[in-house]
Amino acid sequence: MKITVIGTGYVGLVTGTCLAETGNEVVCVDIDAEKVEKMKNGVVPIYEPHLDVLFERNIEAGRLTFTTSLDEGLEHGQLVFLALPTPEDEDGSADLSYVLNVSEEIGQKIKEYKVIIDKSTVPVGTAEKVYATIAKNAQCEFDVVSNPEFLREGFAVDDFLKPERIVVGSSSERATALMQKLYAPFVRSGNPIIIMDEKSAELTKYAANSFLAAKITFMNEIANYCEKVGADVDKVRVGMGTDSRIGKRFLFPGIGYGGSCFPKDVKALQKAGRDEDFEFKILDSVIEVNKRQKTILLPKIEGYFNNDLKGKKIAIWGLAFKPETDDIREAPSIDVMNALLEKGATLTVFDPEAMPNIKKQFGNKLNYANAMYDALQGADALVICTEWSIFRTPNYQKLKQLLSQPVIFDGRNLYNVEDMQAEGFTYYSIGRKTAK
Ligand SMILES: NC(=O)c1ccc[n+]([C@@H]2O[C@H](COP(=O)([O-])OP(=O)(O)OC[C@H]3O[C@@H](n4cnc5c(N)ncnc54)[C@H](O)[C@@H]3O)[C@@H](O)[C@H]2O)c1
Ligand SMILES: O=c1ccn([C@@H]2O[C@H](COP(=O)(O)OP(=O)(O)O[C@H]3O[C@H](CO)[C@@H](O)[C@H](O)[C@H]3O)[C@@H](O)[C@H]2O)c(=O)[nH]1
Repeated sequence: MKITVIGTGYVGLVTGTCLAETGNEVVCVDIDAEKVEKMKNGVVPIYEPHLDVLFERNIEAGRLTFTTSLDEGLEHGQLVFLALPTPEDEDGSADLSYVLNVSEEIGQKIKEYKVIIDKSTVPVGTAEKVYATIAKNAQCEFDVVSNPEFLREGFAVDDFLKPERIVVGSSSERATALMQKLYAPFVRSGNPIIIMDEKSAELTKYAANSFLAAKITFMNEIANYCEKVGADVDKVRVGMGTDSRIGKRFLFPGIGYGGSCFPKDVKALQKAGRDEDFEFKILDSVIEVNKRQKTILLPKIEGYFNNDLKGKKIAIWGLAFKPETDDIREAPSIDVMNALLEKGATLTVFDPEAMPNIKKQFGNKLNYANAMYDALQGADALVICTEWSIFRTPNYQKLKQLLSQPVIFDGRNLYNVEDMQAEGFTYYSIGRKTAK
């Protein structure tokens, strides 16, 4: 099938590449000329595991091409994906300007039947808005479909190729049939394509993300309470998670959820509720608790250093909002580092992929280490913000030699408390006792 993807960020590029992988001819359009140039030269502009192999293979086969020209893109595809940003607006709502501006242009440019597929995360009623915007000028038939994306960064290719479900919101039989044909190769294992109305599809995405954010937040509160009463959140987590009604996944406490999705999507649903005079009280709490959780390590760090962080040298491991990505949007590390800098600490940081993005934001406010152990040279403490695999089994001897004091503040519960005690570390984590 002939596909056009507008917007080649995490979602658009993965969508375009994976659809090319099943034999479709895909043209990707992006407004960012530098990014398009890179992709034309065979360079994947983001870090996403396994994407490079598929990307190269499909470019080579001529099934995946890139352009800055929307005309060229719309000339090509019958199915047109919108994978455009929907960032948080000042009032917390989703900013629909990217989606609606492109829709306006689509209305002016299309000459034959197209299905416009909204893959961006958008509030209920957006498909109607997109339809009305295109209809103002369109000289041909078209349909608008809501097709929210559930991929996770770091697992995006796998999630796209083997989705647990595909949600399609459509009220057009013609468009639905095309969507079913397009996605047939991805649901061969029996996972469903769930067809529903557009509004329900739009809300499914916000409901799923908000539920997951609430699940994590609930566990973070349980973890904080564990510390008060001397329980161990790891044990509580396993005890809870084995109940299949609860499930084992997304119960890991830490220094809060971040990323380009949960924070903005929870806020957008909260705001959408308010617009209808509907108070999502649970979301109010999720947002408030998560904000507090991001700096939950700070009182522990300050307490350890007798409330004087001036001139203290602190090493930070992990800057990305989660492992296996270079994405730092709403990363808890940012809140932690800002709080520490404000208290007068000097920070040396390391992340396997996210350093360039952090450098753009923090510049010379931080020292940047070339390798994980380099960050520790002469540091008074280590703070861990992201659970990259390479941090999981460090050389404890080396750690002790490099740190001026063997103290670790772990925001992701990477290590066993008893092991740390035996190794002679002072070790603070989340929802567990402190090794001293
Ligand atoms: N990142 C994720 O894991 C994820 C997962 C599911 C859904 N989503 C949703 O998908 C949407 C896109 O997210 P993302 O993370 O891929 O965003 P992104 O910021 O990584 O990418 C967006 C791309 O759109 C391009 N763009 C902006 N304006 C354009 C225009 N007028 N024409 C063509 N291209 C334009 C940008 O240059 C950029 O390359 C958002 O609504 C997001 O909430 C994201
Ligand atoms: O048990 C857990 C699981 C996750 N997190 C944190 O939650 C955030 C989000 O993690 P994850 O969901 O793995 O990453 P995303 O790539 O943001 O993916 C989410 O957001 C995407 C964009 O909407 C959706 O498509 C995905 O389904 C949804 O999982 C990160 O900061 C994680 O550290 C925890 O603290 N504890």
